[in-house]
Amino acid sequence: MEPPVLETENLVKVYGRGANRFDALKGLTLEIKRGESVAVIGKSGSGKSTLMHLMALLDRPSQGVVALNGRPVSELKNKEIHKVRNESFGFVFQQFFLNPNQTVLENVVLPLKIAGLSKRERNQRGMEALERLEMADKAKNKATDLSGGQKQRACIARALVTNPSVIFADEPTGNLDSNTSEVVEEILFGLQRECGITLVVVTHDDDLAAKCDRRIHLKDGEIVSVEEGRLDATHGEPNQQSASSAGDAVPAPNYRATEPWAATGGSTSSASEDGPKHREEGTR
Ligand SMILES: Nc1ncnc2c1ncn2[C@@H]1O[C@H](COP(=O)(O)OP(=O)(O)OP(=O)(O)O)[C@@H](O)[C@H]1O
Repeated sequence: MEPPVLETENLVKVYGRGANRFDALKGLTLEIKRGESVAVIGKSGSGKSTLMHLMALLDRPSQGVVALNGRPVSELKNKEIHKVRNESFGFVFQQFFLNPNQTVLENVVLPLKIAGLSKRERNQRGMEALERLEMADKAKNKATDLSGGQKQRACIARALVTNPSVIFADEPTGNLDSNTSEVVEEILFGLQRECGITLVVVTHDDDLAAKCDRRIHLKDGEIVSVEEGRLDATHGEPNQQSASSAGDAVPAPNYRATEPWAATGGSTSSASEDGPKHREEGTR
């Protein structure tokens, strides 16, 4: 049987030390099958982004295992980790993380530049991705000269350009109005359906979570329930595996996601502490 595309075993993440110690994840074990869509839900501070960063190899666990296609990531050398992250994963963030000084096409082809492809090949593949997102006419625009929805489509094009097996989306519709959110959701689920891309979505948005094949509910760094089945009208009732009510949230600190291509060099361990290199405002 095919191993899960991603799995974690007893995943622990501790931030800080001594009096500042915070146990963000307290031993999470889960599997994500190839081609499924999974929402990671829970209140602010419950550990959603931390879990996503560990699964996306943007950060390292304090304890426990992350395995990719059945192979523990701890067996991979740093160079291989960077390669896997750049070529097998696509990232879509609420804050877009587009470089405002570059054109849309330049932003989209960045993962291919990191992978060392020639300019000709990068631009060809970048244009193909933009065409798929109906954004080809914006290729030469500066990334700032786009609406919120167009920015997110450019980000999805960038996430797609390496033909990833998994797309990680952290609040992908968080900066978008409801109509634009629907368009972006349709694009993401279309990629899952049509290209078999595994979708891992961190979200507070119940509607978006309901459209996923599975919802993993975190509370205070632990899994409190896993709900199977899409909840939208076309699909049947969910199958609640285990449940408990979510209590008060731990307040989130001043913690921000880092775009993956900023985590270069030999280590992924400080990815969640460094600010992104190119940041731009979330909305226009
Ligand atoms: N770099 C860090 N240093 C110290 N504590 C951190 C760090 N990053 C996260 N935490 C803590 O870990 C907990 C989980 O944070 P995380 O960002 O994963 O939560 P979240 O569920 O994604 O929250 P939100 O929905 O607000 O984005 C938070 O309570 C936060 O205080």
